[in-house]
Amino acid sequence: MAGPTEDYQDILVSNDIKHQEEDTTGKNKSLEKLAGVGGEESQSAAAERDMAPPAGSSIHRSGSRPQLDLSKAEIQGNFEERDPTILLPNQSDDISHLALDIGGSLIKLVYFSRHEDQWNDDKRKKTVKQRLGISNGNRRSYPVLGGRLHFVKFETHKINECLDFIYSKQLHHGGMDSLNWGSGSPSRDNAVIKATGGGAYKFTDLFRERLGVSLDKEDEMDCLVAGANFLLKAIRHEAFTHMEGQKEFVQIDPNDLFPYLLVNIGSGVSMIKVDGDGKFERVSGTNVGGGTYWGLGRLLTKCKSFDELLELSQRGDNRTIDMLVGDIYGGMDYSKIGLSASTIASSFGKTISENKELKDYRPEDISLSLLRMISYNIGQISYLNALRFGLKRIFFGGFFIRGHAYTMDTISFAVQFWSKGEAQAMFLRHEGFLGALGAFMSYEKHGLDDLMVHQLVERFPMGAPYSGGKIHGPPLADLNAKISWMEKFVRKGNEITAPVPMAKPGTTGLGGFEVPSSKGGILRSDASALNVGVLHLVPNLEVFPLLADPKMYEPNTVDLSDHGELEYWFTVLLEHLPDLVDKAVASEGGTDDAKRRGDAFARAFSAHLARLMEEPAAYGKLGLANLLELREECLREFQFVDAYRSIKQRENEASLAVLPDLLMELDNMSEETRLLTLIEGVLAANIFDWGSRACVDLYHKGTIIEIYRMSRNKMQRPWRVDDFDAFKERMLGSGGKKPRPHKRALLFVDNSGADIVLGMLPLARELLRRGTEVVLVANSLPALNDITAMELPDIVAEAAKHCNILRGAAEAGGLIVDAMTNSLDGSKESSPSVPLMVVENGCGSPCIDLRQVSSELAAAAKDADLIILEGMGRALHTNFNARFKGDALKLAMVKNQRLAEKLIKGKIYDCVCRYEPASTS
Ligand SMILES: CC(C)(COP(=O)(O)O)[C@@H](O)C(=O)NCCC(=O)O
Ligand SMILES: [Mn+2]
Repeated sequence: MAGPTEDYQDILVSNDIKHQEEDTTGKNKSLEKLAGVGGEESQSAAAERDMAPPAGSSIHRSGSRPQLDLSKAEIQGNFEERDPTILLPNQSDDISHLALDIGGSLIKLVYFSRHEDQWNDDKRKKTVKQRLGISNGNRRSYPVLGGRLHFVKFETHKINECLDFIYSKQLHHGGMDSLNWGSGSPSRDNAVIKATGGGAYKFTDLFRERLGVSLDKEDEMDCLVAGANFLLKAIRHEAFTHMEGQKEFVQIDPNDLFPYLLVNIGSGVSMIKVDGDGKFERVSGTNVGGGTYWGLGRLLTKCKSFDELLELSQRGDNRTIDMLVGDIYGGMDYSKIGLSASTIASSFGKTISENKELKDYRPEDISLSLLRMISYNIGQISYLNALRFGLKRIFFGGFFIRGHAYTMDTISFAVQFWSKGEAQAMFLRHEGFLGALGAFMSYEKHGLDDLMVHQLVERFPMGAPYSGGKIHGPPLADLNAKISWMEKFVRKGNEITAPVPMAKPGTTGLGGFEVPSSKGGILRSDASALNVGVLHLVPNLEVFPLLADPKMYEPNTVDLSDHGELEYWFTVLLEHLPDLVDKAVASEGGTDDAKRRGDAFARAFSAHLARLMEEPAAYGKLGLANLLELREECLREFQFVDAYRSIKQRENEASLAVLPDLLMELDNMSEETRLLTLIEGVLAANIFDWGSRACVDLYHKGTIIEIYRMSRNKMQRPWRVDDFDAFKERMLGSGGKKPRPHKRALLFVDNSGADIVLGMLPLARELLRRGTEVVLVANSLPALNDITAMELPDIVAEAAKHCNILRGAAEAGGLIVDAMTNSLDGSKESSPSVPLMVVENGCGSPCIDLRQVSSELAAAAKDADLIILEGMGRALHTNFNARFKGDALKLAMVKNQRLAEKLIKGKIYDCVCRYEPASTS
């Protein structure tokens, strides 16, 4: 029950299978190497949350969606147009919006850097857009340009560092109100920056003196609410619950968000009932908050910082300080009223009954008692206020929480205990940035307020895993600075100083928590850093309209919350790294510079893996697709634009050379045999996958055409998942009844070379022959050896030289812009052909998340009734379980032993041909 038969596997891959099988345990030594990368000392190095690419680098910046710069500023096209494209001069990260929340202890910065998609100018793309009827007419009049939201913080007493940072990034010249749209250049005078928090008043003069800017003050409550509303509506994995050490993301329906209680725990605590955008009331608060913990804690323990105090609590035992129910009841529970012996009856209560001085108590125990007392109290008061107004959901924010597991668990426990499970405490990943975000939202006309979830893509911050999200010294301005920083970071050879929440506390049922168990004894020095990535704003992303149930859609098939699974895939990626670096360096000419970048890339990627291994949910919910995407992003971060470029070219050429013979062969077959041969061809050619270790080993043993031939010859039905007969019936009918052909097919193509040329193109040709319009959907940016939308037209044009059907269709679809005048047989084509088109999918990963696809693809999907997903990444790792409104065919060869076992109870090189008629639900 396989694709290629056993003997083929024996010839080519017997060793590989063995190797692969050994891996399925998920154990591997190379994981241990991960721990060695990092450096506490690196904190002192220059770092920033998002190490931006150098100014002036024009294409393929970090991020898998196209985030492209333009160099000249002007309003493009007609000034009367509703949605004009605004191009800025020498566009780089230095033209930004900036907003500040200047609190008593921390300054939070949110800034936005913009990008524009240079492909808007592409001639072919314009033709496709016309054909698909895409216009700008329905868009907002103040367009949101693609860009990124960055989150940065500084300690308030180091305000000069903050000012240096703003200055070095020239953020103070980028305020929306200071932009001169006509010239496209930022005005240098009278710049105004939105700011909230007490410091907006206190530091007005300092900002004017140092940066020449005025601070435009925004109300703190307004900002908190606006920030929270934006996050809850626009960020998919923003809210989470935290119970007994378990973090679980909560999907918030933006249409069912209100009312809720927002509890902001800063120095003091505000409780705000939020009923809508700008509709809120501060219903309560408490003066016992973060300032109380820090103030009392400092007096009682002599700690020098909030984080030090928090770190102390990690090793504390509050039973020496707190009076427990058991202390009063002789070790017994007071079960009649539901109190266990370990419940705190009175915080600090034990200290009254003993003849001890402050010095006789451990600072660790004092800190823990204080933390429990304050967190529990806030949780309880919050619940009582939620009860007062009948609110079920309580969101907690503010810098007191700091992603600290024990604090969140204590608050959650209090809410759950008092509400008897009726109310739920939820936390926000951007907890500390609510105010700054709200101030940012208050800029008029930036158009960000109505951004939707699918238009925001969270990216892994490059700097944060190493710097802990803190800024030290000037920002990393260019690639060189980034690489030097990486080298320095590695030389130190210390542990990664990423913010990692503390270990899971144990509980003792009703009565509350036991002492938190500590992981390694210390809280990471960056506990206050936030686990947030850079938010990439891509306004032209949309939800794929043919998803049967977008709300239930989950792209990832492999669940990495299973630790064994996580470890296995981390190992696979790590082991693939040396080969990938070789390819990447070679793709850039193997120069010393490329080697240096390759080394830095490997360090950065390993560090990210280590970071995620420690806390998989650090950047939101983690699936296998995210990991594979991260690798591509890291490559781009170090300016490896297309690591497999020459391999792709070589394979394309080799495959195009044998295409005419294949087409001739196919044309001599009956319809039924041809359809089967075509599907076999797609499955066989999917063996060209430079992301699979087993396949890469295989390529050392034969030429591409040899491997393709063998793979095709050895195809044997039934495949492990084999719905071919059902697909055939839909295509060809049965009992002499000819079914209506599909109107339009979307073919999500995968790899270059044989995969596209000998697999998917012949299948596309068959559909065209039957009168079905075909849209080839390819990556926007390179990923492994996947074909991109930019590369496809040339390949189609080349193939069209050997085939009238492809040529006519490509001309009709605008793929061959300079149409050939003569057809192959010398006659002029008279009737217009069914079109063959190419659209980019909006991503640069081997997988695809259909919640965020390009607007072109969304438009193309409008009339489509057949979706063909090809390859392991798009059809198995993601979308294997996706249901569609149109007929769906999922085709892939499984080139990984473990996945074959888990997903289809098969083995490596088995094939999947899954056909699912349109979902009616
Ligand atoms: C990266 C891939 C998803 C690409 O597969 P494709 O979509 O090209 O069929 C796949 O090669 C993969 O899962 N590789 C990692 C597993 C391995 O090396 O076995
Ligand atoms: Mn691929």
